[in-house]
Amino acid sequence: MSIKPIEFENGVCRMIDQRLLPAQEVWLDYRDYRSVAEAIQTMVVRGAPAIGVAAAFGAAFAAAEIEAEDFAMFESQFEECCAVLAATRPTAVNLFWALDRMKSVAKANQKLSLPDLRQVLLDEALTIAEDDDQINRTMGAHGQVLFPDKANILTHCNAGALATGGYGTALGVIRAAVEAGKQIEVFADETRPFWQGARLTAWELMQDDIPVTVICDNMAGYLMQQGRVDAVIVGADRITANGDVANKIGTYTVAVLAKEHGIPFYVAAPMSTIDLSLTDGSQIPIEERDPREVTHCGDTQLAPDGVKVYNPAFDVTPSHLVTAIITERGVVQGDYLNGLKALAQ
Ligand SMILES: CSC[C@H]1O[C@H](OP(=O)(O)O)[C@H](O)[C@@H]1O
Repeated sequence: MSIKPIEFENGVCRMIDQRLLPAQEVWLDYRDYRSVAEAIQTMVVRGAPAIGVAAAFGAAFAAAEIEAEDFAMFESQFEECCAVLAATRPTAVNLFWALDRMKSVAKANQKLSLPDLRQVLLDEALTIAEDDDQINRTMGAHGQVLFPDKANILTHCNAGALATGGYGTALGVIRAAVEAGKQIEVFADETRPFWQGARLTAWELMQDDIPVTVICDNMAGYLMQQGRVDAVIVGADRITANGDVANKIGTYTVAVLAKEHGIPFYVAAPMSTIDLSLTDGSQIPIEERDPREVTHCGDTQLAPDGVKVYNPAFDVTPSHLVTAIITERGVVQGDYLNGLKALAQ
């Protein structure tokens, strides 16, 4: 079934509050770009593709608020609003891809009346959301052939329907394998400090009756050492031209462990996550988040007041640790520089 975390109806964008899952399913209504920006920054909505979809609706709301006598005046204000959305989180390139696409569509339709321009931009946001679901299903079909029947798959964070327009990237490949009749069992890293694995991946997979076992992040190596992991699959927030992969913190650790144990390490991501403007992962901005995410779990204090905290939300896995990159345009292995460039043609 795979949930759609973002819906749009009658001028209102509804997003499930992913901070409250799995305990509560609460949907929040959004009608303006600033509140959408806050939802992205506070991780009501999260996951690279989902962030792009949310930002697109945010930009459409911005267009609806702007009053301008000509396109130059509209464009100037529209760029300011998009800059507010762009400032929310720095790592997932899908955010910037979506905003650039909305700005390009505005420029391409600058001759339209303001009401018609607003409608075109809303239609573009709806297209971005609808396309994402199909992109994930196509990606799933490409990737599932890599999984043998009766495979135990480890995943990190949540790269599922909740992180996308629906269906998921890494979890989309898992869903596609199950839909192809394969018996797949999933081990989900809890993924501290935001717990996307324990809270979101486990919830999603149980909704679909896909067997899932939650493990602490520090258990992944022991599981591999026991021979209980056949493959690893994760999502991505930004992939550079050489195939380096920025993803949730802890992904690099899992990739090194997989290499040590001769386990394939797959990355599933749409073309909108691939940033050919960056030559390698050292250039990817890594978000650092509130120390409270580390020192507290809800109201429970886990570290002394005043302790120093380092809370990078992502890390970068070098391409030599990546067995294959799965996209909606096909699977790339080995020569990522030429392979990704060819897919992007
Ligand atoms: C297909 S989601 C990609 C990516 O986004 C997540 O980060 P966050 O939960 O902080 O938005 C995680 O890195 C996923 O793998």
